[in-house]
Amino acid sequence: VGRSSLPDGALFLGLDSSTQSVKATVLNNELIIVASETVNFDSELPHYKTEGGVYRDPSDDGRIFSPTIMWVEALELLLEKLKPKIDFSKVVAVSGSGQQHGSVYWKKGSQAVLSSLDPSKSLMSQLKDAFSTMDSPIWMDSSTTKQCREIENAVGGALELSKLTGSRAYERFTGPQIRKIYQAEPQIYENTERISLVSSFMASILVGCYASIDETDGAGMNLMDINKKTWSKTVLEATAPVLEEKLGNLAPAYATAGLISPYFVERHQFDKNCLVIQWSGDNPNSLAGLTLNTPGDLAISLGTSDTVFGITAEAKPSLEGHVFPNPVEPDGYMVMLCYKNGSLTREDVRNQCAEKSWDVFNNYLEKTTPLNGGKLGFYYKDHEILPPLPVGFHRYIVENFNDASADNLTEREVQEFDAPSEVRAIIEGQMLSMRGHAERFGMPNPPKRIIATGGASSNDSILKSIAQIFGCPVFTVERPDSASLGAALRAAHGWLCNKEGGFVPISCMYMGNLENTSLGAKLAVPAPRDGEDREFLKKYTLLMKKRMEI
Ligand SMILES: O=C(CO)[C@@H](O)[C@H](O)CF
Repeated sequence: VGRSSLPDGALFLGLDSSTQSVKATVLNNELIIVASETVNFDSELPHYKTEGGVYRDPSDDGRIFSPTIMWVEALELLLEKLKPKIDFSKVVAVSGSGQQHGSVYWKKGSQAVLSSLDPSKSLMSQLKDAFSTMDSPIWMDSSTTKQCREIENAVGGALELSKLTGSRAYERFTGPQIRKIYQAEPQIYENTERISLVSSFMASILVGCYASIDETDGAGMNLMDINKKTWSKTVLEATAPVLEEKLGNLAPAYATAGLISPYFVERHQFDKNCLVIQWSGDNPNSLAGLTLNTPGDLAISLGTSDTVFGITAEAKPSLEGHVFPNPVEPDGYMVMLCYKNGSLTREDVRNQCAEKSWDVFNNYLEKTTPLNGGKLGFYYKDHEILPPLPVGFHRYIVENFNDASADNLTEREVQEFDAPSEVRAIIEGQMLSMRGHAERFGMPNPPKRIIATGGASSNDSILKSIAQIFGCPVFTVERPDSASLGAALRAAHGWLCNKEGGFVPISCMYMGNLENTSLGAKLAVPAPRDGEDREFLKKYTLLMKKRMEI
């Protein structure tokens, strides 16, 4: 099966409903990007008054959520902005990416509303009363520690839960979030007929009925058996009663969720035969968009969250990191680490130390030297996931660098660094954490190559640090938003699987010559050369070992 099997003139639409925006990427049958569009929640939907697309609840420590209806309004605005750029009737398949772990609570009776939407009215006006709570908890929430411990204890401990579901319990995972709602707001739980992830929520709107949760994003809930890819009855019972009927069935990420609903045919002129392919999480879509298919590759996504992920043939869950089914390889798995303090925390340091300017930030990065004279910083604007540490800025000066062993390094906490050192400290601190945790999680060490994506992957100064710290070449792709690109690629893949009547390897679509598509990764920073760069790498290794002890 070659790329020619994607029909001439066909378009594939990928949508990404993320923390700060919704985005669209459109591929043609040659897998070239022909259009893209974005709606930023804060600036284009200011009436919601979100900050970074979210609300932080001052009365409930760590509670972070978003208004569900804002995502609906943003989807409509995105389609209106995209309409002049492409002919929607040529879209043969659409798929999507949703921020992982976030959840939507459909009120009883909403299936009927969803299946009879009036094309003369807006989605927002018809769905504004469809939810049993207007607040969707999202991945940044850290208010469910109590529920995490209860679920872990009920199944025999953190490692047991990880072996069963692919991860120990995490505050942001949907299972603990559901348990908190069941305990704290039982009337909401009782009045909920379907719980969707952000991914399956958006798919449901497009197909006009409740779409399944896909097996990859479903693994981000602490509810799915990672080996059987079915709901784990043990964990469901430990989470909340009658939960399975509220979740519906799971489906593979490459499966067809359904035909696009008549609402979109009549209101937006989609073709009535347009397929909606299962949506999945943002990081799984990025994995697809980066065409990660070599075990030695490592991806680093520098977005609102920072994530490190790769592929593996077998699931080896542990007490850190996550294992998900691979969204484009049914027998494979995806391994991932996630950091909450990503772009918003880098922006914080930029605003405090670099005159709110990326030019000044990058200038400081360029004029300070690798290893930062031993000045090491860890900046937690929000409660960090990895390691699980509270809000705070921690600065150390590490000495005895000339000694060859990490255990001879001594560190002492200091109050503050000068501005240029602060800038280098946050970048080196984030990247050293990623390298240290990646090695501890059994990811490639060193990676054959790193493919960087996400907003900050357009920053060459940051990419240079990544190459120096990981000791390998760094590649980037044509566009930094690999999640919506991956969703468009998965739309094409799902269309092909549907046509062939079963799973078809995604690589069939590009037949190995990625360079002629928008998906090919290009070298941005070569691996450290010998001499000084290698010296830095050795000392970064010492610093990283020290970092992992702190
Ligand atoms: O929590 C995460 C992954 O586990 C984040 O990367 C979210 O998916 C960001 F939307």
